Amino acid sequence: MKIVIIDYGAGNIQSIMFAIKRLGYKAVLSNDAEEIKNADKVIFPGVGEASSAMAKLKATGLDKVIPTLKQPVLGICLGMQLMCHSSEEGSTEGLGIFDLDVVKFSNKVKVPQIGWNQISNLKSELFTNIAEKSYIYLVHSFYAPIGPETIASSEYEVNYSAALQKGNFYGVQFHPEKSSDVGSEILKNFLTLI
Ligand SMILES: NC(=O)CC[C@H](N)C(=O)O
Repeated sequence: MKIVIIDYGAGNIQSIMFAIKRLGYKAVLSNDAEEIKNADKVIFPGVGEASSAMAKLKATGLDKVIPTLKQPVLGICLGMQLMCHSSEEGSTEGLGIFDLDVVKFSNKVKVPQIGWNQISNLKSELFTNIAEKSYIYLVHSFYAPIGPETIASSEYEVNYSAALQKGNFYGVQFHPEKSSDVGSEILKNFLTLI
């Protein structure tokens, strides 16, 4: 199975590579459109500030490629946010895969949310064998609200989308590569999707 992690200069690549290796799979890093199109599974990572990450993605031209992919694609953290319609962080447009606008938590809560929280209302094969209220690890100040594409929610000041799905496109706000056994199981569920 060919697993490609998109390399656009804004991703927490190593920890994801290591988490995939721990599951017995090998992933390659690439920013080559043809290699990404021909992959069996694609992971779209992301850490940092949304507008600069989007600029880096546009510099590779992959902003035009990702929305056309037909195989399972998993956006992680900022990767999921960039798959949305827009983000308030740097007032950037997103890829428009998920029809949601990413917004900032208010100053009523400490941001970024850094640490463990629980996920609920789990839908989708991405959460096979994952119990309601399982703990996952997050680092974020912005979030995607609840919408029709929400397949898991979490609570931090507001109830927000911890995961999204639209067809072959999946996104998780949390870091499965940093979420211990639950995160490994979710990554394994993604990697074994048909
Ligand atoms: N860990 C991150 O890169 C966070 C993504 C985004 N900048 C946010 O604060 O929500």
